[in-house]
Amino acid sequence: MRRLIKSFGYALSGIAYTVKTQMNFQIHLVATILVGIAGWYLQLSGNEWLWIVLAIGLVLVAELLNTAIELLVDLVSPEFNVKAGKVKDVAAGAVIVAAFISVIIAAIIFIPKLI
Ligand SMILES: Nc1ncnc2c1ncn2[C@@H]1O[C@H](COP(=O)(O)OP(=O)(O)OP(=O)(O)O)[C@@H](O)[C@H]1O
Repeated sequence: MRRLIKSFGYALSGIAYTVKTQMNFQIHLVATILVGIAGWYLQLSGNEWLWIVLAIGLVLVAELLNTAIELLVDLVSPEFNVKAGKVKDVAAGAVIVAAFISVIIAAIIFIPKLI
C-alpha cells in the first residue's frame, strides 16, 4: 500500500512538473475549466458529459506523453539530430490530433445548444 501511494506521488509530481513548465498544458487546463462552466450552464446530459470528459482526458494525456517524449529526446539527444527532431514533431502531432478531435466533439455537443 505504501509503495502504491509512493508511485501515485511520483505520478502527481510528473503532472505538477507539466503544469509548471508547459504553457500548452496550462492552456488546456483553462479550456477544461471553461468547457466545464459552459457544460454546467447549458445543463449537458450524462452522455454529453461522458464525451466531454473523454475529449478533455484525451488532450491532457496526449500533452503529458508529449512532454515525457520531449524530455526523453532532450536527455538522449541534446545535440541536433534529424531523427530526434522527427520524434518531437510526431509527438507534437499526436497532441494536435487529440485537440482536433476534442474540438469536433465539443462542436457537435455545444453548437446545437447555442443556435
Ligand atoms: N535535438 C533536436 N534535434 C533536432 N531537432 C530538434 C531537436 N530538439 C528540437 N528539435 C526541433 O525543434 C522543434 C521544437 O522543439 P522543442 O524542444 O522546443 O519543442 P516544443 O514543442 O517547442 O516544446 P516546448 O513545449 O517545451 O516549448 C521540434 O519539434 C523539432 O522539430
